[in-house]
Amino acid sequence: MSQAEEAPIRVGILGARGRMGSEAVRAVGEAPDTELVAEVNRGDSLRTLTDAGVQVAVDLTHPDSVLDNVAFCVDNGIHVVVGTSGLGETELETVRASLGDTPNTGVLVVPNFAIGAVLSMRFAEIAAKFFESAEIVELHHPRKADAPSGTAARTAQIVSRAREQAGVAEAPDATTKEFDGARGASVDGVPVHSVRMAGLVAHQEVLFGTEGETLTVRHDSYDRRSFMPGVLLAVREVGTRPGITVGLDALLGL
Ligand SMILES: NC(=O)C1=CN([C@@H]2O[C@H](COP(=O)(O)OP(=O)(O)OC[C@H]3O[C@@H](n4cnc5c(N)ncnc54)[C@H](OP(=O)(O)O)[C@@H]3O)[C@@H](O)[C@H]2O)C=CC1
Ligand SMILES: O=C(O)C1=N[C@H](C(=O)O)C[C@H](O)C1
Repeated sequence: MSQAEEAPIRVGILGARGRMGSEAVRAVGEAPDTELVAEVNRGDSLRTLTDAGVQVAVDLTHPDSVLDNVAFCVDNGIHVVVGTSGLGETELETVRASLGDTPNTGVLVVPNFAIGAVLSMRFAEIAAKFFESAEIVELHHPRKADAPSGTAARTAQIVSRAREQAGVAEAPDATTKEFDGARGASVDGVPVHSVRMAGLVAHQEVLFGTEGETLTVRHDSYDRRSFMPGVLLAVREVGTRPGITVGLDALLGL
């Protein structure tokens, strides 16, 4: 059977009625090489996935639900693309341990599916060691459950690691007196400021500063369609990457 004749990938979407889930339902339904065979909404049994013979599940639910959903998929040998924010290092360790029983299963955790966002994180990583100061401002729609965003947390981790590896000193900051939260949340030592505002979708600025100059790396998602090429790429690739992969970087050749 040639590649063009291969059977479409059988996909299940968790959180199918949500803002992201409904876009993903449309994208997976329209792509020629993927077939939407299961939709799971709050209260539905996860057995819907196994009953439908799902090969790849896409989790777009809620930070409180995602770990249980991933555990079910891994236990049942279903590859899973995790778009939901909320899987930190501790949770990833739990998933890693459970993968011991189904080592061929892929778990692809994607903090941000938008190609521009992935690139902006890489640009921030490159810039990180050249500036004394680094801070992140993330701006989202007001119905978002988590703060800071998964993208901001991941960006802070990447920036922090790059600065540490290059031996950059702590950013200058003379603050000794402040209102709670005025300097943002410290994520791996990088201040992250979260804005929630009607009219926005998903936006982020990584600000760098040093003597006499600043650099701002900004990305804007104006529409959730911006995430769909990344969702489809992840669905197509997750089955070829056993174990845990974080981010789309490797899939994009970055
Ligand atoms: N990686 C990326 O690029 C992106 C990630 N996201 C992330 O995706 C997640 C969803 O975002 P968004 O679509 O805006 O949120 P929504 O609240 O619009 O959608 C989430 C949906 O999941 C449902 N849900 C909650 N728990 C479960 C469960 N256990 N099983 C099945 N369905 C469930 C919700 O139902 P109910 O309404 O009844 O609670 C809702 O329909 C968030 O974590 C967000 O940060 C968002 C955009 C891009
Ligand atoms: O909730 C959202 O909308 C988004 N969530 C992801 C995150 O937490 O980073 C990705 C994107 O920012 C949109």
